[in-house]
Amino acid sequence: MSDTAPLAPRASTAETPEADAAVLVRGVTKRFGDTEVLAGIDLKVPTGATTCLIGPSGSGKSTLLRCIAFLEEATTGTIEIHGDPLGFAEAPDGGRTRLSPQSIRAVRSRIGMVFQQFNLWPHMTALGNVCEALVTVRRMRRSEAEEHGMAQLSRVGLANRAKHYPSELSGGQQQRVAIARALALDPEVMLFDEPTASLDPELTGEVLNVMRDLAGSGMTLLVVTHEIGFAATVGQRIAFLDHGRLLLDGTPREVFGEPRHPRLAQFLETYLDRGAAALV
Ligand SMILES: Nc1ncnc2c1ncn2[C@@H]1O[C@H](COP(=O)(O)OP(=O)(O)OP(=O)(O)O)[C@@H](O)[C@H]1O
Repeated sequence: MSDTAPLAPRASTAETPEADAAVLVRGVTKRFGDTEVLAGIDLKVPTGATTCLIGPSGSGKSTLLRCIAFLEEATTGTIEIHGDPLGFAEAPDGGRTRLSPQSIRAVRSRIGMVFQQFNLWPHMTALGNVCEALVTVRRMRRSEAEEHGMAQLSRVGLANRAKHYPSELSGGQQQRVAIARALALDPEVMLFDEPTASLDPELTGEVLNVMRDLAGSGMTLLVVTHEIGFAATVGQRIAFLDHGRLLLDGTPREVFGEPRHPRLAQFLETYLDRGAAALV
């Protein structure tokens, strides 16, 4: 593996079968020390659709999402965002080549991510949180950033909370600000890592509704979630991860329909109280 300048952009992928892949994961493994957490993942996340990544605790869902966001480096394998390699590109000898930091930054900036924890700046208002990266990273004028930021807060139903500080907002509202903050950077793909996991049950609905709206607007979403009801009703693709392997990848009907894969059936039984009943 060697550090090189960015590879020349690939020939247009428009004619290839992968043309509609917003994210293409090929042969990704991830090891932490001696422990293999991802054991060779191939996944295509289609453009303009919602893909839900489900699976038991510890199966590697967050790790896969973090590899896609390049917050973790896959041990082997490659990831492309709309045909552009992120971090590593396939080398002619079948290995991979590390790309330049500039290339990594450029491709990463096309991905938005929402975490379980909201990670808002406590000393900034909701609008300040949404605008910060627009001003400091995208070099937008403050007034322009605020106009764009207000539009994003409206999108998540929080225009009337723009001047509130995080401590004055509920957990659900804070997470919606975090979503607006990610949307403000106009990402091509939005990654969600269990966005409702730290919320009280009565607050999860408002966040899931915002995500449902985004899905309905044709945005590309990849969502790690234990909300099986959401996955079954909003997800157009379901990927089921188990012990670091992608056991199932298909439409909700293909994945949840009978006969069910025994590991999925076992997993769903565990989560039946979390909305899986809505599946059948
Ligand atoms: N930085 C790390 N160092 C060592 N091990 C890690 C690290 N991050 C994750 N792991 C391990 O990798 C495995 C998969 O973790 P991961 O968080 O990806 O699973 P998950 O499916 O998202 O689980 P959950 O649903 O509980 O969030 C776990 O055994 C975890 O302990």
